[in-house]
Amino acid sequence: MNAPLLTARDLTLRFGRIAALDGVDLEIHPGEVVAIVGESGSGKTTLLRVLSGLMRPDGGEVSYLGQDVLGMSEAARRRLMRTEWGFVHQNPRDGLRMAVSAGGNIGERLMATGARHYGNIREQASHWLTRVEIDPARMDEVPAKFSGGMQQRLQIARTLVTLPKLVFMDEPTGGLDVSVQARLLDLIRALVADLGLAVLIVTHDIAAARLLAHRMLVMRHGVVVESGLTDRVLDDPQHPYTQLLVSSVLAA
Ligand SMILES: Nc1ncnc2c1ncn2[C@@H]1O[C@H](COP(=O)(O)OP(=O)(O)OP(=O)(O)O)[C@@H](O)[C@H]1O
Repeated sequence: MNAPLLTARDLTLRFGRIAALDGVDLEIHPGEVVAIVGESGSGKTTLLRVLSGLMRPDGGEVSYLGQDVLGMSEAARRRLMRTEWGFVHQNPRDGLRMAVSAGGNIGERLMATGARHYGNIREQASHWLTRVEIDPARMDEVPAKFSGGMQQRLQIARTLVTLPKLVFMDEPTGGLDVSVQARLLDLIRALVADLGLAVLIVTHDIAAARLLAHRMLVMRHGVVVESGLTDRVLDDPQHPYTQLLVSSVLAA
């Protein structure tokens, strides 16, 4: 197997008496989709924020292709986030500029990687709008006019236009209607497979993890209680907490 893209070792982070991360280890390889699941408050979002350098842990190491993420300057981390990394937020407002047109949202990220030719940028924006099933005729509209599902698809287009190697996704289908969620999950699955992206996805939704992820990490109270291939974890859960999580979904 290829060398890992991102490696984390023994991450710890406390908020007062709460251990949000307690000795977390993780690896993700090129082209691999890894889901982080667990109940509310188990530390999933904190883990994603620490791995992407948005938050400093109390202890541990994070390395991206041999570079020390925690020791990196803010400028270097931002550069990575504009190019080789992407972050899809649960709330599209956190990942889009709401007062900038849909095309501008995509074009802006391309320009951050050096694109300058207006015609090419518009062409790419149009191509990416089509890929996320938004009519390119709406390129000059601001995202505030779009539905929640469209805003999320636009956020995905904006993130993927630079062809990142690693995408962090924090509950990308959270807050959407069930039918909209299903369509978005299908779209994410197709894009991820097409582009060969590595994705670390935080989700409450076990069905979404089953659909998208090669591997799963199950978190509880800041600890990874179980990890393994998605089908193995879901079909033959070993830890009592995973068994409870899986049976509660089956009972629903
Ligand atoms: N900035 C903060 N200050 C204090 N406590 C925090 C902070 N951020 C997170 N926590 C606490 O750390 C723990 C882990 O939170 P985190 O948001 O990572 O969990 P989560 O699994 O992502 O939950 P959810 O699914 O509800 O988003 C929780 O107990 C939370 O209350």
